[in-house]
Amino acid sequence: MEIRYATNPTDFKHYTGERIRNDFLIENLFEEGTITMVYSHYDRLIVGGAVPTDKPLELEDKETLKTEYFLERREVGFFNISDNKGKITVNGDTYELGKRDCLYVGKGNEEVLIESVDPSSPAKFYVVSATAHKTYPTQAMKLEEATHRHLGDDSQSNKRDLYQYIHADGIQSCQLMMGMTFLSPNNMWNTMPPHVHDRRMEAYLYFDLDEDEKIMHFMGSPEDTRKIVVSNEQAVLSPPWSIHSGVGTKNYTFIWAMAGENYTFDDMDHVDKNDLK
Ligand SMILES: O=C[C@H](O)[C@@H](O)CC(=O)C(=O)O
Ligand SMILES: [Zn+2]
Repeated sequence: MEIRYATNPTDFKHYTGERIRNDFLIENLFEEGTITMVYSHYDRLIVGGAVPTDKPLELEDKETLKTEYFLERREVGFFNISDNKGKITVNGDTYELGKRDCLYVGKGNEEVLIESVDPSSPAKFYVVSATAHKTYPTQAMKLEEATHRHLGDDSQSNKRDLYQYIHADGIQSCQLMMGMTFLSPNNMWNTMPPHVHDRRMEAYLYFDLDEDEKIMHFMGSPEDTRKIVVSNEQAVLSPPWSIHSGVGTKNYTFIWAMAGENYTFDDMDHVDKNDLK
């Protein structure tokens, strides 16, 4: 799989727009009939997309990981972002996943097979994996079962519903935290005012966006920010020292995933908007 190395905030200041896109934007995650994965050296998070068609796709990459099987020293979260149903079979146990359903699979499961219920209308799975030191039970969760938080308001164009799936009070994991945030209609800003969490990295997958619509994703140190123009179903890697906030030309949905130290969603350092540059 593709490897993405890490950088630091001092060097980042000199990056061109092209370098920023190459290092932090993941453009082609969802290709029919394949599983595409990117290995980030930020907390060794793997970000991927799987679109199974005529045959099941196996979660594996022995060449990169140099282990007997993918989850030997890892855990993984899947979200189906398509209207089409999919299924994931973990060591013989099958879980059916509709749109916005999540499946967590713990360390030590040798075989993970990803399929579409109807191969002519394939499911689309977003895949995020972090390193793991112990086994937590494999568990599926639907949107209605996730922890719901209302955030923002119309006056700041950032009204949104955040759902936590894999976190301290939800599906248990070693370090992976995952959930989904929906922008309300006519609201375009996510995570503004922004924050950083130097103890954890984060990745955002933006989706539910029409083809010609774009997200301006802001990253960098709070006092020296940059932007990346992001299209539908593209992901952005966010270093621990970086803000991660976006504004869309329309409302959208995104999946956030974090890994690192401190298994506490609210361990964030909030940034005052007056300090942004
Ligand atoms: O550290 C937490 C993450 O940045 C996201 O959960 C933020 C988010 O989804 C939002 O504000 O809408
Ligand atoms: Zn964050």
